[in-house]
Amino acid sequence: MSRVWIYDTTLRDGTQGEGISLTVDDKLKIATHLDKLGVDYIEAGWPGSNPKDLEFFQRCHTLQLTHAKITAFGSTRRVGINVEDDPNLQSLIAANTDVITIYGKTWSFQVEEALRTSLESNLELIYDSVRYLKSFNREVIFDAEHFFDGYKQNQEYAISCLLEAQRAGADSIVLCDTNGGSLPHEIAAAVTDVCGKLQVPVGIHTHNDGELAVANSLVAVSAGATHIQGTINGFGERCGNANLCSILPNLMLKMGKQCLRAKEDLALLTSTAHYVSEIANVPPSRSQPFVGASAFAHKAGMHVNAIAKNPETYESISPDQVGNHRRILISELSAGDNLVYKANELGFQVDRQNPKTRKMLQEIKDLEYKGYQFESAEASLELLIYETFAPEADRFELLSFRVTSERSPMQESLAEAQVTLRINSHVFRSTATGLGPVNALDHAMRKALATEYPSVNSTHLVDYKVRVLDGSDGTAAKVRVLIETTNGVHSWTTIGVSENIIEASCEALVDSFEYFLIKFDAKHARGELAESVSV
Ligand SMILES: CC(=O)SCCNC(=O)CCNC(=O)[C@H](O)C(C)(C)COP(=O)(O)OP(=O)(O)OC[C@H]1O[C@@H](n2cnc3c(N)ncnc32)[C@H](O)[C@@H]1OP(=O)(O)O
Ligand SMILES: CC(=O)C(=O)O
Repeated sequence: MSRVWIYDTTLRDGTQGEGISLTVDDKLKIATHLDKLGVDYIEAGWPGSNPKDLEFFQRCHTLQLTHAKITAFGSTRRVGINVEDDPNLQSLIAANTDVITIYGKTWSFQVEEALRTSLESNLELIYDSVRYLKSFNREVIFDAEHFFDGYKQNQEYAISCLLEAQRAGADSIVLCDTNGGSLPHEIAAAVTDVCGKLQVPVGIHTHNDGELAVANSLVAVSAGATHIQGTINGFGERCGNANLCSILPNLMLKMGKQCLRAKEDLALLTSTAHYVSEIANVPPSRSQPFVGASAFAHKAGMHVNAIAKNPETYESISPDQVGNHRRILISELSAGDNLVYKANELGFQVDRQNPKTRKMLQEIKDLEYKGYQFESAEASLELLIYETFAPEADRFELLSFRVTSERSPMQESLAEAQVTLRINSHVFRSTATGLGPVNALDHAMRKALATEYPSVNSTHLVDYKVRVLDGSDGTAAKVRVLIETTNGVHSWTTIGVSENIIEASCEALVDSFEYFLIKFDAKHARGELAESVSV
């Protein structure tokens, strides 16, 4: 099995993506995580660029990495300056890493337009810089910037830049599709040609401007590249870099390449992707291949029917290979098997012929017709399952509510809610105020529930979304409210639908409390409940 070296540049090219900014501590944490995943190189920044990167290279030596090599990044020397006087090269050496990567121009157009120097002088920049860095006994990687555009315009010159880097002692040479505009067949032809001309290992670094960064990286490997540069989640300049979260499973599971420290490390991919998203404060994309929440989410009834027989019918790999998991969505497109799968997950042994299963499926389809959307509100869906198969799980019932909202010139707006709840066969009434009607309802319900279930006070709302279902009805339109609640450990989403936004909100709030009490209230844990239920 042939080896492909994985070079992660999330901390350098990834931070060139719009909206991505990492502190030094963030970078240190991500580096530790990438090392656990088993990447071979972590390109951590440009020490000559800013104080943050400088501090990173001072502090990274305290990290206890077990596998990855930290790499400092910079450019070839400036035109008209000796290597000894070039602040960028000096900062690369001062970073004191075992590996240094420098990029140099290989596209004659760029040499003339951006560097404003002669083609000959650029060859000297490359040679001098690589040779100088090699004299410090570092592993030196040469990134051939704009190589594929250069190869198209002036092939001989582009290749001569690579040969110059090799002559100066570069340990590997990485071909960059810097503008991200190349097509797979162009990459394949150029990489094949270069691999036949160089003695050192060849790498690939692609950008995603044509949505082809992953495909271009994979064809480069097929053509002989043995080193891939990319980022977690595809973060990077403009449309991003090649996404390692897609490259790794393809290389390891489909192309049979040996990557990372061990094959099993691939199971850390999903958690790494989410960790990096979290630290970068970029919401993870649900539809991201392999690691996204929807990557193994099955919705269509026909698919779920086949999945139940053999998951390979609708999955190209098994989710656990990349640390993800299968999800079965329930919606109007569901069949009995969707519900059976979900009910089984909750501990109810039911089959699709069970009249309760059929009845519930019909109820879900009717509710979705009215505007509910259960795939966005899994907690409300689970409550329907409990209601069907374990009605005794019910913790309370909202008997009635009343909300008033006032605003006068003399005082700030104030809302008041009165609720009547049945809790364990006792009726409780409570009244509370709030900044708005939903806040007041939340306070009033919480107050009544806390008499029996004080743990409800550990929950709070984190998101509230409302969507008009048919705008043509104006202010009389039906709305769908989705509420996300957390207890600090778990979060869950519930739904309410009505022409009255307060009623829709109230329905979602009731579900939110009910779900918490059934699932997480210590006295009424789900496990105990499911065990006690025979369906
Ligand atoms: C393809 C890539 O993604 S490469 C990585 C790009 N990343 C970054 O630029 C982020 C970090 N960069 C920075 O912090 C700053 O650009 C610095 C500190 C490196 C340099 O800043 P400044 O000294 O102000 O230079 P500035 O960026 O304006 O100019 C770049 C100069 O480098 C030259 N240059 C660009 N690439 C190269 C190269 N590979 N080799 C030699 N010189 C180069 C340019 O021609 C320009 O020269 P000029 O001043 O004679 O026109
Ligand atoms: C080196 C680099 O980041 C590029 O050419 O895109």
